[in-house]
Amino acid sequence: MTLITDIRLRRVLDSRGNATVEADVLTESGGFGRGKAPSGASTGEYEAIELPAQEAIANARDDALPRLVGEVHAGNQRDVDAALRAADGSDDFSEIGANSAVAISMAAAKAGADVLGAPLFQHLGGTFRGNEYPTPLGNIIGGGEHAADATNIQEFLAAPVGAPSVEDAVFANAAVHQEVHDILAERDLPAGKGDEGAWAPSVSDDEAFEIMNEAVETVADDFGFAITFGLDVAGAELYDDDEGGYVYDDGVKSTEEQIEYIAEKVEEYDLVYVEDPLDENDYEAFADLTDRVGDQTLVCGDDLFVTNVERLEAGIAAGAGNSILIKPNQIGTLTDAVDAIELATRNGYESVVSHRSGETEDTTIAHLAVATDAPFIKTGAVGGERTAKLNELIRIEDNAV
Ligand SMILES: C=C(OP(=O)(O)O)C(=O)O
Ligand SMILES: [Mg+2]
Repeated sequence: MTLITDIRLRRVLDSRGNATVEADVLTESGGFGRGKAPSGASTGEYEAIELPAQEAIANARDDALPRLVGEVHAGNQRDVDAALRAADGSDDFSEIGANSAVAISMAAAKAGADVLGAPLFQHLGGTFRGNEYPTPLGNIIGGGEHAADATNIQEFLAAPVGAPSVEDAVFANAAVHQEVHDILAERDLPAGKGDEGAWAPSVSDDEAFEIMNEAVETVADDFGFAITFGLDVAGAELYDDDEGGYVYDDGVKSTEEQIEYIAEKVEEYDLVYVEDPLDENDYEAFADLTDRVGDQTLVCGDDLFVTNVERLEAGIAAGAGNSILIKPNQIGTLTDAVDAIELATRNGYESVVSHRSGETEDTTIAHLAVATDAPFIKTGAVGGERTAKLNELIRIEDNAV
């Protein structure tokens, strides 16, 4: 029933106005699925390769489609993704592009779900999944590679950990975003928005901590449940070997100073989440920080692990982090992403499913987070390409997908 009968690939826009790959998968019994690849800006050194959209499309048409159309069933995700890997032949999807691979992988999953008449999260996670919902981490203030002349730390993320429902959590994050707007206006601080819709004021990181803290406290009082916050430091973007450490506007921190700085911030602000606090090549420093604060907060590897089971295995052996960020396009297929999640779970690491800074209206990650019982999803707070996922979570919770 789910035999793939046609795949169509086209170039469409992402949220930055760049070209990305959209895939349509059709099946024998009329099933249909559409997937779109997102795109990173602060990409990890070890990510799968994104090719220019036209090149990825041309290569996938030549190499991948003959192995899929009339050959593989969309309902069998492992077969679809194995065919994509075989068609590519490299370790990092540098032949057909991780952007073509992930778009086809997600489109096939949706076509499989369509034929089965099941919501995507149920097709991916099985019938016993879907009663636990992730807490959305909302990007509220940001800089780094996502906005010029703003904070050094890439993302300050609201975490409505006490919300009684996904719906309440989503609205709480939007309220924190609005509250920060008001605080910035009171302080006469003009601010545009970064790539993910976070405010990008020209303030020091210390001032951003203060503003976030004030905003989450105000909104927590209004909403009547606990809201804290977390960070994506994007440490690999700050680290410069030639400078001997992490380069901030107010000076360079050695690795030891960076560990101390992050540990102090975890204590001071009760941070629940710290992503990429250190460089992507420094398992040892991740392990030191995890030793210090790992019982208080999630120490999450994004550029460190790049959704890759081999890098996660190395991290587990080193005691680096206690959490992994899951970005399907970082590795190329849903199978690879789920393998990373399963390895993480077996080893007591939490999985946090994530968007990219360049996004589309695609909602697959909302379903993936529910399908895998992820405790958190990172998918922004405002902006159409972000609310596409947040609103889908509300629908999933309301049994309306
Ligand atoms: C979402 C992120 O940014 P990008 O997509 O630019 O890697 C991130 O670093 O977690
Ligand atoms: Mg990150």
